[in-house]
Amino acid sequence: MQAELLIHADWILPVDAADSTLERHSLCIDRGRISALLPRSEAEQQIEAKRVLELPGHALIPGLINAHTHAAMTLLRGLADDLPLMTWLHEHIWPAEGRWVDTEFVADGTRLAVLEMLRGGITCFNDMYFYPEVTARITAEAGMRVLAGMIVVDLPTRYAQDADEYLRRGLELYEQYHDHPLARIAFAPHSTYAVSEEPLARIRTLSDELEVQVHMHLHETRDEVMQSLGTHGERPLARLDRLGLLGPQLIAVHMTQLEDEEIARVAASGAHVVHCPESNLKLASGFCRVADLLDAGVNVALGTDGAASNNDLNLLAEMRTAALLAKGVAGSAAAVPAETALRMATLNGAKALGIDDETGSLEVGKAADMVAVDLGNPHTQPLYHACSQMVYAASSNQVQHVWIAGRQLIRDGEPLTLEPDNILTAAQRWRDRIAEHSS
Ligand SMILES: CSC[C@H]1O[C@@H](n2cnc3c(O)ncnc32)[C@H](O)[C@@H]1O
Ligand SMILES: [Zn+2]
Repeated sequence: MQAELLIHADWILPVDAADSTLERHSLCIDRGRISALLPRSEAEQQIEAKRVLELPGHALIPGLINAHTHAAMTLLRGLADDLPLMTWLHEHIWPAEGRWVDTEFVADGTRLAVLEMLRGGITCFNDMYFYPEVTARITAEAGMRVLAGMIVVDLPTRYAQDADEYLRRGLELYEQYHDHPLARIAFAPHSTYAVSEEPLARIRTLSDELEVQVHMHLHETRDEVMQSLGTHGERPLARLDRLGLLGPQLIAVHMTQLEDEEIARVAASGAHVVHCPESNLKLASGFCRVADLLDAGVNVALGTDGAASNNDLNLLAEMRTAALLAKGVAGSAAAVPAETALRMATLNGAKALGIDDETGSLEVGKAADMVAVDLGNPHTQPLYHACSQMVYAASSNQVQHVWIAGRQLIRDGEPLTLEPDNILTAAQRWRDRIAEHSS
């Protein structure tokens, strides 16, 4: 059999149904797809490859999927810390966004985010921010996958005046990208407290017609739920259900406030949950009942949230936090074992984004979205179980190589499609402007 690239790795973690680690196996890439996955001894006999890559001491994993972020917010990293969500948003972040966010801000912030994410082994992200057309373009130009969410909020912003305009821009973006190999479009109404029922009902109709996902913050804090009960007499989840939005197209982010009946309702609906443990901890928003959701059959993916509330976009670290926090919340060391954490950061993310036919696991026929992590560092030695090492001990600077659709974007830890010096200079310029204005 012929292949463009044949990779020999010490460990391959396919994250498929078998949930097993393959030792001393090889993976072939042909025309951007995984064309074979077999023991090294067989690969050496059967495969005629144009290029061979030896990765001793490395593990090959599927590309990580950051299922919730606001990429351009990298430029607001560290602007306001140690605050609860509503103070952080109302007194710091929203005023800064009102003052600074334009197409140039989103382009520069997204480039910085893409650089950080690629270097950390993230191959795809689900974004919610102003100017998603810029996010989609910058990300696709770098060769990375994105589900760019067309935001909707009730208030007029520099980006759009009203729901009609947000939705019109969303439809234009959908037309532009719906056959694109890397970028896709979703609707991203911010939350039930920032978007009223009439636009939410229209989003439900459009998402059904176009078969696109709906990406929303939901039940992030206790205050959000109490405010909804006070104003509408209903919890946010119940409102969404009444509007027909609780279904397999919904990507519900945070979900720290869930009663048993709500977990059953989410499971029955097929909606996806994105857990953002580090942002929830930093903003003291609450704890998502991840183990209970998983036990109920809910697809739970992992997200970093934006760099202004995390404060990094590091999904390897997020896996570790998710696995540790779940044990504390469930009172059980068996909650969210390493294999589950890795699945949440890969295959479950792909399911949530509706792209699991294409990516999320290392299976023959899927796109070659994958990451080689060098486990030879002192802090990942000695090694008994590759998956456990990946989740509990590896850090993002051990990411050596990253491929998306078979194209190599990171080689020996360095980006091949981005210019870090220019990106960092632009970030520094924004920092100077923003800091000068705030002082
Ligand atoms: C309208 S674009 C997205 C909007 O969301 C804001 N944001 C960032 N992080 C969070 C969060 O954890 N909860 C709620 N809203 C958040 C961001 O600043 C943008 O304005
Ligand atoms: Zn968010």
